[in-house]
Parts: sequence; structure tokens; C-alpha cells
Amino acid sequence: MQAPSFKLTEIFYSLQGEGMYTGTAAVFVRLSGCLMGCSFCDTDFKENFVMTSEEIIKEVKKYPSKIVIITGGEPAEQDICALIKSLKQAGLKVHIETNGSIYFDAQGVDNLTVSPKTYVDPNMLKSAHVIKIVVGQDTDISDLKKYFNYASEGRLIYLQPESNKQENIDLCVKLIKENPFLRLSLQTHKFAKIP
Ligand SMILES: C[S@@+](CC[C@H](N)C(=O)[O-])C[C@H]1O[C@@H](n2cnc3c(N)ncnc32)[C@H](O)[C@@H]1O
Ligand SMILES: Nc1nc2[nH]cc(C(=O)O)c2c(=O)[nH]1
Ligand code: SF4
Ligand SMILES: [Mg+2]
Repeated sequence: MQAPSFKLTEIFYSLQGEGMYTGTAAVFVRLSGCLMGCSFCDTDFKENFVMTSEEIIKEVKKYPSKIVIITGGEPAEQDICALIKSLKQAGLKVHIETNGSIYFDAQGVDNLTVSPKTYVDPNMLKSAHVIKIVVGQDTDISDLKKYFNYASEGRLIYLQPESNKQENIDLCVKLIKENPFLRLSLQTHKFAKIP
């Protein structure tokens, strides 16, 4: 049977800049396309090329890290389960960055990070290892609290200041001091000037 193919923006080797694995070398596989349309989105997710899962694995294996981060765009808009399975079979650690709006079976995923936007499937929040909430001046703080109930031993909640702006960092720090189970995620790759 032919390996499934995927629409991609880019594959690159860098350090995870955000969340629980910050500072860890990883290969980023950026799938193209996203229907969410966040006003603050910092990412180009246009389709640049198509690759089969076998071709993706061959490219990822050129780099020394065993961690592959599937991101986008919104990766769940494509048949991500087929890709996860192939990457796991190839002996890789699979991390996923998703907005959680489209449910998929994340069993076997080594780190599932859900960054909720206007709609998130509660089952994706339950499956997440990390919930990473972007906080800006427009964020409705009382609405944020609905995610706080998901904090548990196996699930960390990070606040990520929108675009590393100082007023957003200040707001995150205030919220974390008030709710000490929360953590701060700065986009460290932007300070380091790496992809
Ligand atoms: C580009 S998104 C791709 C994955 C998925 N669509 C999502 O939103 O989680 C990767 C991460 O960047 C975050 N992000 C995007 N724009 C941002 C910004 N301006 N400031 C802080 N974080 C941002 C998202 O919330 C998400 O956690
Ligand atoms: N260095 C680096 N770390 C990241 N973590 C999540 C990213 C993403 O765009 O999904 C990202 C990214 O774009 N670059
Ligand atoms: S869901 Fe993710 S990729 Fe899509 S627009 Fe929002 S931040 Fe960008
Ligand atoms: Mg990014």
C-alpha cells in the first residue's frame, strides 16, 4: 500500500522554544493549513510541498535528535494518526502542537501540547500533557479559569505571553503568582533568534 502523503510548509532542526521541553533539540515538521485564523498567529503555514510519511521520516532521520515535533498550521486538519504511527514505528519520540479543535487519538504521543483557541474539544484537553494558553491584552481572564480545572499531576498548564510583549508577560506573571500551579512559557527561540 502507498504511504499516506501530507501537505507541508517546512521541516527544520531547532530547539523547542516553548513549554515543557524548552531548550531541547528537535526536528520540526510544520504541516500546512489552518482554519482557525487567530489574529495574533506568528506563523506562515502555506503549502510549499507534499511528502509521504516515508519521505518525512527519511528527512527527520538526517538530524541527531530523536524528537520530532509535528506542528503547523493545524496538524489535526490532516490524517495525523497515520503520521504518528509511522514516526513511532521509526523509533522517534513524537511531540505534537495542536489547537485541540479537531479530535484525534493521541495514544502513543510522547508529548501532546494543546493550545486552546476559540473552540477546543474537551477530550483533547483531557489527553494533553501540556495546556499552553496564549495570553494577551484581549484575553478574557475569567474565561481562562475554565482551563485551570484541568491542572493535574500529569498535565501542566502554561501561560504564554502573546508575542513576548512586556505587558503580556506582566499579566502572565500576575496570574501565575495568584495561581501557583500555573507556569510561564516564553517563546525563547525569538530571544535566541533561531527558528
Ligand atoms: C503556530 S501554532 C501551531 C499549532 C496549532 N495550530 C496551535 O495553535 O497550537 C504553535 C504555537 O504557537 C503559539 N502562538 C502562535 N502565535 C503566537 C504569538 N503571537 N505569541 C505567542 N504564541 C503564539 C500557538 O498558540 C501554539 O501554541
Ligand atoms: N523554536 C521553536 N519552538 C517552537 N515550539 C512550538 C513552535 C510552533 O510553531 O509550533 C515553535 C517554533 O516555531 N519554533
Ligand atoms: S490555530 Fe495555531 S496555526 Fe492556526 S492561526 Fe491559530 S496559532 Fe496560527
Ligand atoms: Mg512557532
